[in-house]
This record gives sequence, structure tokens and C-alpha cells, in this order.
Amino acid sequence: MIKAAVVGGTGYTGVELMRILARHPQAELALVTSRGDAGKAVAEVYPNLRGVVDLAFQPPEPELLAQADVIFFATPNGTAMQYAPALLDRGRVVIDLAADFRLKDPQVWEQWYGQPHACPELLASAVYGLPEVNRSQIKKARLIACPGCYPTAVQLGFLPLLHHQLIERQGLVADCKSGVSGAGRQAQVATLMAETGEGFKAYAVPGHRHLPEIRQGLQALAGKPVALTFVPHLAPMIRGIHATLYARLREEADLQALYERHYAREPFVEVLPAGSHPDTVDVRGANRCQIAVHRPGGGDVVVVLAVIDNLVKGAAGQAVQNMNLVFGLPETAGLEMAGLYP
Ligand SMILES: NC(=O)C1=CN([C@@H]2O[C@H](COP(=O)(O)OP(=O)(O)OC[C@H]3O[C@@H](n4cnc5c(N)ncnc54)[C@H](OP(=O)(O)O)[C@@H]3O)[C@@H](O)[C@H]2O)C=CC1
Ligand SMILES: CC(=O)N[C@@H](CCC(=O)OP(=O)(O)O)C(=O)O
Repeated sequence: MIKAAVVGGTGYTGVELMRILARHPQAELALVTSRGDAGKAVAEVYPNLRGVVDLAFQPPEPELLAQADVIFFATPNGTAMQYAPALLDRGRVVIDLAADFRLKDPQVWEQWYGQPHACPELLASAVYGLPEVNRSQIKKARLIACPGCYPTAVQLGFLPLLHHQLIERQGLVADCKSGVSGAGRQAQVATLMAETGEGFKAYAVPGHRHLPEIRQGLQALAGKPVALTFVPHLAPMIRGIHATLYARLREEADLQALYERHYAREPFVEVLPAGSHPDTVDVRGANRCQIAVHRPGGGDVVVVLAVIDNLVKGAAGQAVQNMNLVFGLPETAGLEMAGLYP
């Protein structure tokens, strides 16, 4: 059994990691940390895990973490980079759900995350954990940078079009909506029910920190520069990302057949029948991305619709998918749960 530790077990992605790892056939959840709730039983903080996780939260001591084979960081940006060098030196696998190792250029990281990078020398060996793009590198990696939630949906949506060079790379648009759990569990006025329950708004239009990450990923896919407009919105729902993507076609193609072929062997990406409109409610709790591709009026604008659960394919599920690949397990191990409905 692989021994897994979760740093930041009291957060929303941390509790999803516990839910998934507790039922994983080849991994054992050995340690979960919280500074604020250290000493408390997991079931006391999360009664939904009573009888499922029989552990107490511990402080995130490096010596304790090093006893695990794989350490998941479900922590704020800037945390994993403080721990990763020592854990990697001791031969452990580090899987970060935050952004510390996503951007290859430390100066771009500093510009968007407002702090200098603590270990820029590790950025070259970190592998961006989007299995549908980087599967073979992930299998050889020790340090995984899990993609952000918006970047997962946007890249999976554009991937077949860019891979086959079917669209103009200038003028890509990603119009995205997120549920409120995307903002994490810490209390803030902006995510109170009274602030979000009846409204709908865009935010960070001048620039969101996922923009450089998505652009870096799309450019790697295209092999050339791309110009992207990314506009996130906060929607009155708890879980879910809905990405509506626009691009202009360069040549004729059967897009439905192209998407079906491209994702035919992907266990966690499902191309819906022609004419479908995916719904975030259909992927809640599942490690799944559902995609539909449209060409309104038969014109030359492609509209791709992609939905994920931000906490599962957008975070904890994808992190476990990466663990499976790194340790040579079946990629779907522990991840075959159906979604929750409604
Ligand atoms: N929510 C989402 O949809 C997604 C989130 N992510 C990323 O995953 C990470 C976790 O997100 P989320 O679960 O929402 O966050 P939360 O705010 O819900 O939880 C953060 C967790 O980290 C712990 N923590 C905070 N600071 C530190 C620290 N300095 N050292 C150790 N532990 C710390 C907290 O517990 P305590 O303070 O008690 O130690 C808590 O358990 C973030 O980087 C986020 O950007 C990625 C994709 C999607
Ligand atoms: C709704 C909401 O606030 N979403 C968060 C993004 C989600 C997230 O957690 O960011 P990472 O994927 O980079 O870790 C935001 O816009 O800041």
C-alpha cells in the first residue's frame, strides 16, 4: 500500500482528497494535517467521514510528512514550495494542488503571486499534472504541479482544436463560471451566501492569475504563441466549472468526430453526443470532464462547452489520477465513483 499524507486536510480540496484516498484500493491515508484543528478527530470536523477516516489532524511537521511515500499539498499558494525540497531529497513524491510549480518562469510566478519563488531550481523538473497532455512525463515525475480548476476545463476544451491546428491562435476566448467552493473554505465576506446566493458576476477581468497558466499550457499545445481572453465569473452554485470557449476555424473539419476520436481512450473525458449542452450538475463529485462541440449556424466560429467539478477533476481527483500514474497503478484506481445528482 502506498502511504499518503494530506497537508491542509481541513480545506475543501483536502476533504475531497480524504474522501477519495480512504476508498483507494492501493493507497492508505496515513496522515492529515491542520494547524488550526491539530488534535481534533477528522470525524469531529467532518462528520461525513465518520467510520471512513479514523485519524486525528496533526500539525504539518516535516518529519511526520517524510514518513509518507506521497505528500499532497492542499494548501494556499506559496506553502508547498517551503516543504518540497527536503521531501524530494528524501525520495518522496510531492503533489501540489496549488500553483507553486505550475509556471515555468519564476519571474512570471512572482509577478502573479506576489512573492519570490522559494525554490526556482525545482521548476524545470516539476511536471504539469494534466494527464491528457503529459501522461508519459507524469509517470517519471517526483514533483507534480496539479493544474488549476479553470485551466483544466479550458485546456481540455481547446486541446483537440489546437493539437490539429484547426483554429486561429489569435482571438481565443474562454468565458468561464465557477462555483463558490473554488474560493476555498476560509471565511470571507465575498463568498457569504447572502453575497453570492442570488447574484452572478464576472471578476478579475483585467487579469486573473490563471491567465498565464492557461496561456503557457495552450502555447505548449499549439507549439506557437496564442492570444487568449479569459473572463471568470462567480456563479450561485457550490461546485462546478462551466467553460464556454470560442475560436475561429481555419479549415473545414468534422469537429464531432475529431473530439470523439481525440478523447476515445481517455477514462475521464467524455465527449457528449452532437447538439448536447453539458451541465455542471452531471459531474458533481466525479473525476470527469464532459465536453460538447458546436458550430452555431454552421459558421466558422467553434463553441466548445466543458464542465468539471472544480474540487474533483479540477483538484483532488486529478491529483489522485497523477498519483496513480507516478506509482504505476491503474489510472482509474479509486476514481471510478459516479457523480452525485442533483
Ligand atoms: N477550491 C478549489 O476549487 C481549488 C483549489 N485549488 C488549490 O488548492 C489549494 C487548496 O484549496 P482549498 O482546499 O480550496 O483551500 P482551503 O482554504 O479550503 O484550505 C486550505 C488548507 O490549508 C491549510 N493551510 C493553510 N495555510 C497553511 C500553511 N501555511 N501550512 C500548512 N497548511 C496550511 C488549512 O488548514 P490550517 O490553516 O488549519 O493548517 C486548510 O486545511 C489552494 O492552493 C487552491 O488554490 C486548486 C484547484 C481547485
Ligand atoms: C471562485 C474562485 O474564487 N475561484 C478561485 C480559483 C480557484 C482556485 O482555487 O485557484 P487554483 O486553481 O489556482 O488553485 C479564484 O478565482 O481565485
